[in-house]
Amino acid sequence: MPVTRDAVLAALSRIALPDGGDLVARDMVRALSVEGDAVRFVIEAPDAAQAAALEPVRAAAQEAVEALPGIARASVVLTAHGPAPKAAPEGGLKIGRHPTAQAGPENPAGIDRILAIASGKGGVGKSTVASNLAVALARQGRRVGLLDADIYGPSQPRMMGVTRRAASPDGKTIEPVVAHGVTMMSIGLMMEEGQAVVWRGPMLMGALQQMLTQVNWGPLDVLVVDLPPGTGDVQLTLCQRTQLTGAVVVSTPQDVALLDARKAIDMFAKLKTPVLGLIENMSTYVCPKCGHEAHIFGHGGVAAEAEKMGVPLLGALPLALEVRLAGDEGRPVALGDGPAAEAYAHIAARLIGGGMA
Ligand SMILES: Nc1ncnc2c1ncn2[C@@H]1O[C@H](COP(=O)(O)OP(=O)(O)OP(=O)(O)O)[C@@H](O)[C@H]1O
Repeated sequence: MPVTRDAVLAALSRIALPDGGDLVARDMVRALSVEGDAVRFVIEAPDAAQAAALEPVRAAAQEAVEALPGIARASVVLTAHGPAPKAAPEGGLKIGRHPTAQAGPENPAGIDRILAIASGKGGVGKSTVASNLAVALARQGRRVGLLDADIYGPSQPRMMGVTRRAASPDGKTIEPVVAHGVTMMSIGLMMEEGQAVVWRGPMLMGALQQMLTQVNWGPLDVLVVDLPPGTGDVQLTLCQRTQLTGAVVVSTPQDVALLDARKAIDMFAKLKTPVLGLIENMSTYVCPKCGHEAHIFGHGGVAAEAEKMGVPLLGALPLALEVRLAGDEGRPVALGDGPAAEAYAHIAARLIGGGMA
């Protein structure tokens, strides 16, 4: 009978570590594969010094696995990982871990649609669009979640005016925070203020997975995900692990931003994620004193790009002081009734009308 992963893990859980616990309980086994009579895995120590001291443990692990009936050889490698920052969860849940196996792309239970808000370049207003769109959708009666997946630079707590930390009373699930009618979760709500996230790709992917699956999102019509800028691990994980309804790409009309937006669109095409449309942010600036209209970042670039790509232009949002002030105050401009709020209401209605939100 072929040996199972569980049998290998059971053997490894009997290998005691010098400073207490065992390899499995201390979550140090990575990339375990069982192929016929061969087993491979990595023992990941917290740092290089501890890895060196664990050589006898590695040898014992290899011997224990090779002693299992049906196993001819075990290849066991020791590696070191830099220390992960300590998240500061309330209730003992730690955010940031390696991703766990998943059968295929699936959405967390109760979430009907997932909309990713993406940009090629940083600073074009992606987080501003995500928070305002979430609020505009909620104002139109949708049950909306907002997941801040910009793990290195979470800005949703500030933009949504949330200072309360997320709690995990049972140490297993996280209670999200509700702000302006939107259920929200951000890694910023789990970390101490001023604490930096210094994780490698796998830890990021694990943290994103936790924020999708361990948060009590409740039933949602749509989960809006504020992605980090660019085309990295978080984008890849989200596209591969969930059934995304689609992505909305935000850009300014400036050439350099458009160039990067094109790369983001290309990434989504490669990952077979539909691009639902482009949003031109900081489109025009109307001087509040004289009414003169200026195109600070250029004009029409995003519309032309959308046409070229064959995707809809969902809207053009003005560059306006009230948008920036509202974001800084934690009361997204879409909560009000000025021209920017109207523009967001229009985009939200369009997404709802198209069955996308
Ligand atoms: N239409 C707008 N009018 C005025 N200010 C804006 C507008 N859109 C965004 N801003 C401001 O520009 C700054 C950057 O916006 P935001 O953080 O949303 O960009 P981002 O693309 O998410 O950036 P990052 O990629 O760094 O997270 C913020 O201070 C925000 O308030």
